[in-house]
Amino acid sequence: MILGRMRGAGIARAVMQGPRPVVLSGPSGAGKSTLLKKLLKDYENIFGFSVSHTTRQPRPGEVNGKDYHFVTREEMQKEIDAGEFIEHAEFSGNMYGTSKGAVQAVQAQNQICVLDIDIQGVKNIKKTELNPIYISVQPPSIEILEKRLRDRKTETEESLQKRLTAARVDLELSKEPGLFDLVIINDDLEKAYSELKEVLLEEIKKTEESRKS
Ligand SMILES: Nc1ncnc2c1ncn2[C@@H]1O[C@H](COP(=O)(O)OP(=O)(O)OP(=O)(O)O)[C@@H](O)[C@H]1O
Ligand SMILES: Nc1nc2c(ncn2[C@@H]2O[C@H](COP(=O)(O)O)[C@@H](O)[C@H]2O)c(=O)[nH]1
Repeated sequence: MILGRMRGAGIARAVMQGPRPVVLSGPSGAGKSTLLKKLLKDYENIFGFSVSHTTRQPRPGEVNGKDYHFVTREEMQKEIDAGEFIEHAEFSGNMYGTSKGAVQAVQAQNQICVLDIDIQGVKNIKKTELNPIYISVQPPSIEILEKRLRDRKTETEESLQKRLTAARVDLELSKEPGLFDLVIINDDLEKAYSELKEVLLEEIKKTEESRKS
């Protein structure tokens, strides 16, 4: 993994409005998107997804502008240089990043903004004033993670190995005390989802209340 670069704190200040955002991180294949999709379906108007930019190719079924903004490396670098990103990182041979616009679009709807980012993104967001709730979603074991990634059928053998290497680093770095507010071991999906909802309950209630006033 090549270290990502953070944008200045002033940029994050510009996106600090509305309810407290949520960061979902954890190894590729741990189940972040699966949990996130359930959350967005059950609380349609409460949560909004921060649509990241990436230079990787879309997977079958992924929609540009909904799952990701799929861009070229040149396009993304240009926007990074223009100061349009809160954070960005290189992951498994591709660039990923959260634009100011992605977070602002969600916050403008007074929704809780959810970011699905890798651990480099977590470390870089920590240097800003976004102040999200940090959650790490982790697999029960590396063996189960590998099986899930293989069964998902989205990776070549090469990209799968890169993701497993990144996963080992992620699981090590995640042990840093205080890095995450909550670690969810995603063994049983319903149990993991309950834990996720529980930690977000206060923010959900606050957002619902603010809608009434
Ligand atoms: N608790 C679970 N038990 C069994 N399979 C699961 C569980 N949670 C997720 N999966 C499956 O594991 C695979 C990986 O999940 P998912 O795509 O949500 O991971 P991810 O963390 O979002 O990965 P990435 O970071 O690569 O986007 C998917 O095929 C999903 O259906
Ligand atoms: N630092 C960032 N990481 C991101 C962002 N968007 C997604 N990701 C992470 O990348 C990997 C791989 O995702 P995939 O969709 O190719 O499987 C995964 O860990 C995501 O959390 C981002 O904007 N910044």
